[in-house]
Amino acid sequence: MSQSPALSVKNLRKTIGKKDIIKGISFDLYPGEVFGFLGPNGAGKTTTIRMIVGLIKPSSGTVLIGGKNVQTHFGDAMKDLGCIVENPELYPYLTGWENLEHFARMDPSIPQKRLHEVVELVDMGNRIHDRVGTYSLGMRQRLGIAQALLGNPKLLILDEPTNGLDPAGIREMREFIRFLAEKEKLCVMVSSHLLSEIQLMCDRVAIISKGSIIRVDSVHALLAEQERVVWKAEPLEKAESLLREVTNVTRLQENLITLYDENQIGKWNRMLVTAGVEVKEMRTKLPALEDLFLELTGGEHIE
Ligand SMILES: Nc1ncnc2c1ncn2[C@@H]1O[C@H](COP(=O)(O)OP(=O)(O)OP(=O)(O)O)[C@@H](O)[C@H]1O
Repeated sequence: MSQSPALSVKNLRKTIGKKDIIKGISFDLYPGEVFGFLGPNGAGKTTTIRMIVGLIKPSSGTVLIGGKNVQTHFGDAMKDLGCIVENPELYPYLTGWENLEHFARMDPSIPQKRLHEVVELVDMGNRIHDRVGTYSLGMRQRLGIAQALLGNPKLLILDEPTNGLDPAGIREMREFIRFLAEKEKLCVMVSSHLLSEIQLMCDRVAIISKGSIIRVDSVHALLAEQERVVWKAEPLEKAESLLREVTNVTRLQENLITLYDENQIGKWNRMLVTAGVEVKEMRTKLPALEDLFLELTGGEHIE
């Protein structure tokens, strides 16, 4: 892509105590795209997002927002960012409008007319003067996004934005996020542990597992059916340890291994058989993204 990235994450690492929580991840996001950050619970999504928005310090690596380094030029980098990482901080006894006024006062560069613009964007005109305490969770989320948009950011980051919403609320949120990317040319990064949600809402997706990014691709490409080779290997631990250095091999279920690179299969097969591992080969056709995710979640469908 010829545009410069709205967000660039380079070799980001986080170690807490002796634990490598994020193991050197890299990806770039571009204006006008909805980028999904998909991974099972505990994969490292929130930790990554906290580093991106400057809430915690990376052990190493860099984050650039609109080309500005979050660690060295925090104020400049934050100008291009709007985010909801934990639940949006809203005052229930104030109206939606009063909440926005409160947040706008903290940044004198926000003109009064921007409040009207964001209210229109999130389509809350008829309820904005009601108290937030009377809002549904979906409306609170919208108001949170309105607040995040006050500073006119180019990048919006939402951590699990549909958590807790009912099906209608989820659909609305999805359509709203697409609207922001398509009509407002915002770059939106959304994290989720739900494959179906990412599939419906995103242009590209990064899949994170145990602190590493295992694939970044367009949803379209990830959805294309691909034939995979699956091995049933006995003993599995021995096969896994022999294949540890080989990328694109993933444990699928109890005793299955999937392989992506067809060209190398003969070589690995010989290596395993020579070491005394019994290998049975099967072929399977699964939608690629679903396949990957099934592997990550240990073969369980998460819905
Ligand atoms: N301060 C901390 N100290 C020790 N371990 C931590 C700390 N913060 C996170 N972790 C661990 O790092 C891993 C990644 O956590 P993280 O919250 O980033 O995952 P996640 O993908 O956002 O999952 P979830 O959707 O469940 O929040 C987990 O195993 C978690 O227990």
